[in-house]
Amino acid sequence: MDNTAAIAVEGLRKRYGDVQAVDGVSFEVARGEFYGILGPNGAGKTTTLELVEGLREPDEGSARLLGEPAWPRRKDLLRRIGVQLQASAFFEKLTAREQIRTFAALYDVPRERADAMLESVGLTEKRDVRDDKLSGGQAQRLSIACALVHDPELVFLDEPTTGLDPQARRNLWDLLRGLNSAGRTVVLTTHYMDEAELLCDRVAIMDAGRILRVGPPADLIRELGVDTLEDVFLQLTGREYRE
Ligand SMILES: Nc1ncnc2c1ncn2[C@@H]1O[C@H](COP(=O)(O)OP(=O)(O)OP(=O)(O)O)[C@@H](O)[C@H]1O
Repeated sequence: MDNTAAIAVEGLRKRYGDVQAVDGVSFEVARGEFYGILGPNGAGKTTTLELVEGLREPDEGSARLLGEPAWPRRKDLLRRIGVQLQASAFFEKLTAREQIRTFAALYDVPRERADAMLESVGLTEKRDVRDDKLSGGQAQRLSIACALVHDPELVFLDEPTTGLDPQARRNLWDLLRGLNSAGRTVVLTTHYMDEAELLCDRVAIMDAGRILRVGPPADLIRELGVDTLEDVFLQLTGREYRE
């Protein structure tokens, strides 16, 4: 049994020009944990995920995934993780089914499994529709299905439910809970505090490139003496607009 953390992040920093997007971030995610990264617009959530996923090189610090360094990227590690890419990262001019079967083929995953993933995100009826003709929510569900098709041990999702209708949102929650119950580690960012409270074992609240607080939602609510995770969020990050 491998007891190393699913994710171990130490002192990550990333600057874009004048903007210190990530400013010394450290955290650990245990295997099998459901972990949320929360924060206002521009807090550095996406950049943190990209550094942890090995899609960007940090200026400082390091991230380890499943015991291996995230950077430089390594093919054998990529097979073990799933990253929800933006719909713009689709192969051009393929139908939904061709799209997911292409991802499946990259990982030697049988077509039947690709078709089953399409079904699990409710896109079987759209299988012959080209990805640029899918609605925003449908394209997003396709991108999530593509990230999960090779049954990765560790899954990263950046705002997976933004723009989804209530049905798709609930169904995605069920899908992610099912994955997590089967032992997969899930890391997501979200702006929906109800979603984070319901799904996440622990959340990290970020602002201005730093993690302000980490803990199970119920513990944070109790520690701050408030009623909901949204209250925790607003108390820690304030109410003024961000970028
Ligand atoms: N490629 C880039 N080039 C320059 N600046 C960037 C780039 N990506 C992000 N930034 C800046 O870095 C900061 C952090 O952005 P990031 O996208 O990580 O935040 P976020 O928490 O994911 O925000 P949101 O909730 O709005 O998605 C912001 O100030 C943003 O403008």
